[in-house]
Amino acid sequence: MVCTLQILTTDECIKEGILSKEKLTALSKQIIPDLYKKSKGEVGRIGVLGGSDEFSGAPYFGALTSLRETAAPIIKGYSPDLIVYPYLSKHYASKISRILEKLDVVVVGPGFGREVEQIALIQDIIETCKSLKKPLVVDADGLYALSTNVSVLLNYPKPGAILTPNRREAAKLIEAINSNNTHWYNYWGGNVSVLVKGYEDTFYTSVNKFNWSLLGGGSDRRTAGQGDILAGAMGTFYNWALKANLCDNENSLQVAQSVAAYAASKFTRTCNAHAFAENGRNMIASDMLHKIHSSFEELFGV
Ligand SMILES: NC(=O)C1=CN([C@@H]2O[C@H](COP(=O)(O)OP(=O)(O)OC[C@H]3O[C@@H](n4cnc5c(N)ncnc54)[C@H](OP(=O)(O)O)[C@@H]3O)[C@@H](O)[C@H]2O)[C@@H](O)CC1
Ligand SMILES: Nc1ncnc2c1ncn2[C@@H]1O[C@H](COP(=O)(O)OP(=O)(O)OP(=O)(O)O)[C@@H](O)[C@H]1O
Repeated sequence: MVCTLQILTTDECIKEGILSKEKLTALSKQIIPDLYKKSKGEVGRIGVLGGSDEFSGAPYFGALTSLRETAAPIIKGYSPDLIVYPYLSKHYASKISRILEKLDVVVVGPGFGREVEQIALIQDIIETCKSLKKPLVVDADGLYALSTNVSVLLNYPKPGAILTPNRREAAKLIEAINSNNTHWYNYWGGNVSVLVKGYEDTFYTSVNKFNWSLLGGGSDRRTAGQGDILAGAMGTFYNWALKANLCDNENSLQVAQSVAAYAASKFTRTCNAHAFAENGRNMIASDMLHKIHSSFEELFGV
């Protein structure tokens, strides 16, 4: 099916409350690219940088690509469809850099680890993404590394970054930036947005009228790994939202981030609801992966 993009006018974008839930739902559908006559890689190359001996599941849930020396064969063993680079060490800095250059969006953190060397490597990766102007999603151990050196993300350039902390990670970040300000999420500049996950998902951007909160649609079952699924989905929707050129004014980046985060949040919750309906308390994150198709169809119709 071919999607026609509706380009919002500047007036529409700056209108108060333009991103109502209805508008966000409509825009989420608009960013989905059609698959017609595409070659592999044309709808996006998302790299998930993470994985360690302990946490090999996280990058698997997160997405397609992982970079980690010893965990790589294990992660590869989960699925032959994954492209897994075993280079997650400072020793391979130039290889990592070359891979980053090729990606449309970088997701850093799931299962990466919190040892001193791993934290330093995450910070290097963020610096490299900054200089390459890569759209960036920071999750899990990426957020931990960020909380040990919050300045590394300061003034991140367009096309920006999205942080995806759970409640505890958000509290740690707020403590680290030592902020009593309710607008703590503006600390890193206008191109960095934050999705705080939990019973209620809340999205914060520098353009406050594009903020939103989302309740419901999931289940009460909280299974380890569903945050990783959200991070991978965020990478994909972020790429699509940026490419869709939803509006062409000074707020276009924040609109794209808001729509991408909304799509990722709705999508993760819908996968959760479908998996819970089938598995109840026995549900695990892998069950959610089996519900990607039905959830995608329900939300985006393609
Ligand atoms: N299958 C796999 O491979 C999976 C692997 N996973 C991987 O596991 C790793 C850990 O990720 P998680 O999401 O488990 O971190 P979570 O415990 O939320 O801590 C976040 C922050 O909150 C803090 N903190 C913790 N407890 C607290 C408390 N009671 N009260 C206050 N603070 C508290 C805690 O700080 P700390 O106490 O450790 O200093 C931490 O900074 C990560 O690599 C992830 O990707 C997962 O993705 C799941 C599936
Ligand atoms: N109590 C809840 N009820 C419904 N949905 C929830 C609840 N808590 C989290 N979610 C949903 O689960 C997804 C992941 O959020 P979560 O807080 O579990 O992340 P996380 O702790 O980083 O996950 P992970 O275990 O993968 O590290 C989000 O889409 C969020 O909306």
